[in-house]
Amino acid sequence: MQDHAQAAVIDHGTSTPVISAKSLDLTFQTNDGPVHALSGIDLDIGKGEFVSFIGPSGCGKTTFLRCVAALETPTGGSLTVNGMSPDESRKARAYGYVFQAAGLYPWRTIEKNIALPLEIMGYSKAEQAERIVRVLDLVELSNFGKKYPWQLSGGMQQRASIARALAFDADILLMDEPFGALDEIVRDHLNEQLLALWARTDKTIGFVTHSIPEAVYLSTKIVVMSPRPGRITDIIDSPLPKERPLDIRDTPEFLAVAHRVREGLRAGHAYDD
Ligand SMILES: Nc1ncnc2c1ncn2[C@@H]1O[C@H](COP(=O)(O)OP(=O)(O)OP(=O)(O)O)[C@@H](O)[C@H]1O
Repeated sequence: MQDHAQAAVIDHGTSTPVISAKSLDLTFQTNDGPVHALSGIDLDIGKGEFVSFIGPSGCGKTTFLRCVAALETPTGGSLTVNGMSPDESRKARAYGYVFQAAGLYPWRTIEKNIALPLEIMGYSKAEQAERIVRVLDLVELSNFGKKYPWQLSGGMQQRASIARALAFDADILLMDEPFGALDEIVRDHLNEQLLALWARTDKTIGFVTHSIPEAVYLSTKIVVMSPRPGRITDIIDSPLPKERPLDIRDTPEFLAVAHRVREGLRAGHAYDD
């Protein structure tokens, strides 16, 4: 873990960005007129960074992740993922995507849920089995592969959906409010596990949240956004160390970052007045 931490610090900001947005715009045309979901987004995300997107409802957090995943098409500016267009990256299986709801099929066991996208992609049975064992281990669900989703707690189901997203071994993990529906204790535990997983795998993570403590606890970089038009109001490179016990949240350094995030959110709201 320590080696990873040092490597990530050295890499930080110096490597070619994994995700790079320049003057990115996306305007939806609706019956009520244009909706400026993203406006002038400039953002570089380096390899191995953990980047949180925080801001009020409608500021474009999900839309940005969806653009990265080639699920939306920007109307202006440029966006590259691993140096390619988002569509090329999607075809190269550059990322896994975790949604707010775990979205597991109730009639399939956890193993079979993880296997489904691998089956569709034509992986052999042996390759599927090997990957399932590996990703269940990563999310600490090794003994639960034969269970059905309803036999697992909400937190465990969300870990299973993370395992499914990891099964392709993509370098990028896009997570859209994965823990938003869980209670605080479970969420704390999952936050710790996610940090440990990130340290073990060196993934680049884009993470949407509404929670200031969650964003500060998890991230190397926090992107603060505001709505109408959806834009970035602050980008904070976290000064916190990579090793983060939960009680780091009581330290002055943590509280200072949280304060800056809150100020950024407040500035965004003032714009609407
Ligand atoms: N397909 C669509 N068609 C029209 N408008 C859309 C579409 N998708 C998103 N929007 C609008 O774009 C804006 C940004 O939406 P987005 O879902 O990205 O916000 P968000 O920050 O993720 O919000 P939340 O925190 O509620 O999930 C909103 O005003 C939303 O209504």
